[in-house]
Amino acid sequence: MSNNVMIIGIAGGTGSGKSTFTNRLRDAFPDDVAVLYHDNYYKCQDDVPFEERKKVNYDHPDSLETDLMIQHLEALKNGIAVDCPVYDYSMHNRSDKTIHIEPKKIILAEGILLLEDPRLRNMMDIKIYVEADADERILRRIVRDVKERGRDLDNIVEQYLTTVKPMHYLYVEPTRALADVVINSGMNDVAFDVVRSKIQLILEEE
Ligand SMILES: Nc1ncnc2c1ncn2[C@@H]1O[C@H](COP(=O)(O)OP(=O)(O)O)[C@@H](O)[C@H]1O
Ligand SMILES: Nc1ccn([C@@H]2O[C@H](COP(=O)(O)O)[C@@H](O)[C@H]2O)c(=O)n1
Repeated sequence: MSNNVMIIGIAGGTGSGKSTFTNRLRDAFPDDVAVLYHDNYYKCQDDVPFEERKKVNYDHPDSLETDLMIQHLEALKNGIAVDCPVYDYSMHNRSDKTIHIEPKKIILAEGILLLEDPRLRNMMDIKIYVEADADERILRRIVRDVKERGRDLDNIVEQYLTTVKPMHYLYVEPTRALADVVINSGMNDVAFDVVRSKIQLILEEE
């Protein structure tokens, strides 16, 4: 832990419950936690036509501007606020909005490929991997992507089979072995209490 700031990384496959777990922690410590979602750092594709943007492999590390996320984490660690991009899944592009994020003692970083890039991984003081069976993950993703990300079933199935699934086994699942803690589902109350207690301890060390 450097500069008295602790960075907790939360990785895992799509639909595993990463955001659920991350948001529960954020809500438990609203004044002391800042969150950076790796998804907000998908590359800006203003120059790429929509039909082409639909075909991009969004489960490959090259689709993300990880350098910018690293810069933002460094800034937050050094007490400097950042303006984080906001991603629009329905447009497959960054929106024109940003979110202003103030530095906090605890920073949560979340994303499928968070532990894949060694520079990012090495910034994490605690590395968590959220585990869930592939069938449950895809079922959750279908429901979520239709309701929240402007997708249809045919497109979700095609994307899952061509990129999401192969990239998961190539880049995401191998990072499970690099995690400090593997938790079973983002709704696991025992895992939540363990991590919440750890954060509480760190905050009381002040
Ligand atoms: N253990 C669970 N049981 C049932 N639904 C879940 C569970 N964990 C997450 N979900 C739901 O599945 C969807 C995807 O979860 P989310 O946390 O966004 O996953 P991720 O961030 O890993 O893609 C959300 O709608 C969430 O409410
Ligand atoms: N334009 C995009 C960008 C990303 N995705 C998918 O998002 C998934 C990661 O987010 P989770 O909340 O599911 O962890 C990833 O699997 C990408 O395929 C997308 O569909 N479209």
